[in-house]
Amino acid sequence: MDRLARIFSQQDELITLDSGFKDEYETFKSLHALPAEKRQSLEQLTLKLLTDLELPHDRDSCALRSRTLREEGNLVFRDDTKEAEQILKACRLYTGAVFEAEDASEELALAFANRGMALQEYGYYREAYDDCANALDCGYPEKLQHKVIMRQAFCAWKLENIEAFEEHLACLEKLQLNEGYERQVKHLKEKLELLKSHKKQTVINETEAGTVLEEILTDPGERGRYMVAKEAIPQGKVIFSERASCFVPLEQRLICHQCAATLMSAPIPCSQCHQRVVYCSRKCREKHLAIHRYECAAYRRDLLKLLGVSHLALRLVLTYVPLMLPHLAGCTSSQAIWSSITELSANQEQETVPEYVQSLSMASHLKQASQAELVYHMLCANLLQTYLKEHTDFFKQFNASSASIEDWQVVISALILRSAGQLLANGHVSSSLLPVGLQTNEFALLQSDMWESPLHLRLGQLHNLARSELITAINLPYLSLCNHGCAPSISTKFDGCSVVNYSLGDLARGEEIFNCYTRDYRNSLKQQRLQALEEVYKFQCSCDKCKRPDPDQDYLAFHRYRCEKPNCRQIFTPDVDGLPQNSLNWWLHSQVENSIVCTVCQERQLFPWYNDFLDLVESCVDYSKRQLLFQAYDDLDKWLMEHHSLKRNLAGELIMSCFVEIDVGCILEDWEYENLAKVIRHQLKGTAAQCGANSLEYLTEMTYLWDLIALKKCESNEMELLELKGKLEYLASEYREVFLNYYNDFIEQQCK
Ligand SMILES: C[S@@+](CC[C@H](N)C(=O)[O-])C[C@H]1O[C@@H](n2cnc3c(N)ncnc32)[C@H](O)[C@@H]1O
Repeated sequence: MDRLARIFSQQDELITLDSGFKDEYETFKSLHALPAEKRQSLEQLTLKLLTDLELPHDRDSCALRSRTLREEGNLVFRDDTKEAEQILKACRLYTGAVFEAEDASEELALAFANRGMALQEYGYYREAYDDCANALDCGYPEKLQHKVIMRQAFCAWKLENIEAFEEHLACLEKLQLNEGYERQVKHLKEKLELLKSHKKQTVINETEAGTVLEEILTDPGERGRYMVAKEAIPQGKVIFSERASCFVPLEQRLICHQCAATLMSAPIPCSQCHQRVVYCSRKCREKHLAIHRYECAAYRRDLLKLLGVSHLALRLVLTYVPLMLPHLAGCTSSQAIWSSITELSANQEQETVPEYVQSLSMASHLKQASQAELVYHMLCANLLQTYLKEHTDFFKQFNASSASIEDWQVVISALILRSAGQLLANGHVSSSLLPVGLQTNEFALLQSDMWESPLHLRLGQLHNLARSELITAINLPYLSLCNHGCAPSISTKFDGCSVVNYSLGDLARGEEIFNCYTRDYRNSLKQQRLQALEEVYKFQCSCDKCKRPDPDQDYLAFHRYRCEKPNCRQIFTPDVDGLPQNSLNWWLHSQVENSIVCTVCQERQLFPWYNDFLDLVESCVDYSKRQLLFQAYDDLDKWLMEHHSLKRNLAGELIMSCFVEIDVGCILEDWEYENLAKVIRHQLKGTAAQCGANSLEYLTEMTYLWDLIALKKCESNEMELLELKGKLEYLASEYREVFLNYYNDFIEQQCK
C-alpha cells in the first residue's frame, strides 16, 4: 500500500485538475493534454510500480513443496482403515499440493490425479471427475492415463452422466489394458446399460413467469429514480431477484470467482497467479476465463487488493465493454465513443434493459467528490488502464474498430473511473455464513473433524459452520434503483452472486420500496446514518423514521438500564447528546471508557458486574464457575432492560464459551444444557427484535439451538422445529443443503 501511496503522491504533483470535474472523459482528456514531459513521467511512475510489484517465482521450490504435501497425502490415504476422516485429511493435503504446485505442471497433474482419487473415495464425484480432467490437462503421464480415465468413467456413472460415461468407456476400450482393468471396464459397461434403461425422462416443468410486483418511477429532483410496489405486496413475499455478473471477493477471500461459492471440497486455483484466484469447478473456471485472462497478471502482482472499489470497476469494464462494442465499433474518435456510451446509458426504453445499460445509467456523485478523492480514483483508473495495455492483450479486441487504440485507452480509463464513481453510490457488499475459525486458505468441506460424509455434518457441528461475514463487493444495478429509507421495505438474501429481496412488511400499491444503505433505524442513531448518507450518497435523509420527534427511540430501546445507585434504581435511557462518540456501545470499544450516566439521578454507572461476568466466561471450563455464570446472566435482568444490546453481547460470549467446552468433549449437566438453551432462545428473540427473524445474525445464532436439539440436550416441540426449519429458505443454497441434511439426520426424528 505504501508503495502505491508513494507513487500516487508523486503523480499527484504532476497533474492539475484546475478546471474542475466535468465528466470522466474530459478528466482523462485533460491528462492526455499535459505537457509531454509530465505525461511521460506519469507513465514512467506507473510502469515502475507495475514492475516493482512483480515477485520472483521459483518453480522448483513450488514443485518441491507440492511433492512433499502429495507424499504426505499418500501416506494418509494409504492408511488401511480408509476411514472417512483419513480420506478427507488426504484430500486436504492433496489440495495443498495442488495449490503449492502453481505452474509446476508435472507436479500439478499428479496432485490433481491423487486428489481426484481421494475425492472419489469420499463420494465427491463431481469434483473427482473435474480433477481427473485437470490431471489430464496438465499432462498426466501417458502410460498411467488409463487409471484416470477409468476414474472419470466411474464418476460419470455415479453422476448419471450417460454421455460422458459412454465417452470414457469408448476411450478405455481403445487402450491396451491388463486383465484387472478389462474386468473393471466390463463391469462399468454393465452399469452403463443399467443406467440407460433406468434413466427416466425428466420432464422439465415450465415455470410460470412470475408477475412483476414492482416498477421504477422517476422523480425530477435529487431522489431520481425509485422503486414502488405495482400492487399490494404481503409481508414475506419475494418482490424481485437479481443475478450479478460482477463481484469481487473482499479481503482476498478464497471463494469461487465465478459463482461466489464459499463451500468448496476441491478448489481449483489458477496456476499462474500464486494461489490468489480459485474456482469451485472447471465449468466456473471456464466461464470466468473471459475476465481472468485480463486480471491474472494483476493478481500475480497482487495489485488488485490495493485498489478498493476500482477493482470492481475494472470487472464492470471487462464484462460490459465486449457487450457495448457492437454499438461502438463504428465510432471514429474517443469523443464519438464516449458520446455513444452516454447515449446508450440514456436508453431505458427497451422492455428489459440489459445489465450493462442498467449499470451505465447508475447515479454517480464524482462531481461532488473532493479533489483528493477524485485524483485518487483517477490515478487508480489510469494505473489499471496502463496495466491492461502493458500486461494483457485487452486492447486487441478494438483492432477492428474505427477508432485508434489511443482513443480506446482514453475511453477505457474514463470508463473505469466512471464505474468507480457509480459504485461508490451504488455498490453493495454481500454477506454469507462462513465456517468458524478457519484461515483464509483453509476450506471448510475439507475439515475432517466436521463432516460425517459429503455435505453431512457430524452431530453437534452446525455452529462451527456459522459465522456471518462480509464476503464480496458486488454490482447489482437493479437493486440499486431502490432509494434509501432508514426503515427498509426489503430484506435481501445473498445467494452466491444472486440476491432475493423479500418484503419486510405489507406494502400498499404505489408505496415506495426502500433499501437501507446504512445500519437501519433499529441498529443506529439518526446522526450516524445522516453522516454516512451525506458523505457517501450526498443526500439528507428525510424518511419517516428520521422526521419523528424522537428519531432514536427504536435504537435506544435496546439501551435501557436500571440505575445501580440504591437510592435511585430508576429505569433510564442514556442521553445520547451528552455522550462521547461510541460510548453508547462502550463494551464494543476497548479504548472507550464507559461514561453512562443515569438521567434520573445523574450518577455515573460503574457496572461492576460487567468485568465479573467476563471473568466467569473466561473460566467457564470450571463447573462451579459455569454455575455462577448462568446465575450472573439471570442477574443481568436487574440492570439491563428487555433485549438490551449488552445483554445480547454477553449472552453471545456465554454461549460461545460453553460451546468451546462442548466441542472439546466436556459433558455439561442437564440443568446447564437447559439454561444454555434458555439463553439461546432469549438471544434469538432479541436478535429477531433488532435485526429481524430471517437475518443472517439470527440464522447464525440459531445454529446453537439446532445443535442442542440435535444432541438431544434440550426439549423442543413440533412447532418450534417447524419454525426453525422454515428458516432454511433464508439461507444461501450451498448452506441450505447442509442445514437440511443436518435437520434430516439429527432433528427431524425428534418431531416424531
Ligand atoms: C443507489 S442510488 C438510488 C437510485 C437513484 N435514485 C437513481 O436514480 O439512480 C443512490 C442515490 O440515489 C439518491 N437517493 C437515494 N435515496 C434517497 C433519498 N431517500 N432521498 C434523496 N435521494 C436519495 C442519492 O443521490 C443516492 O446517492
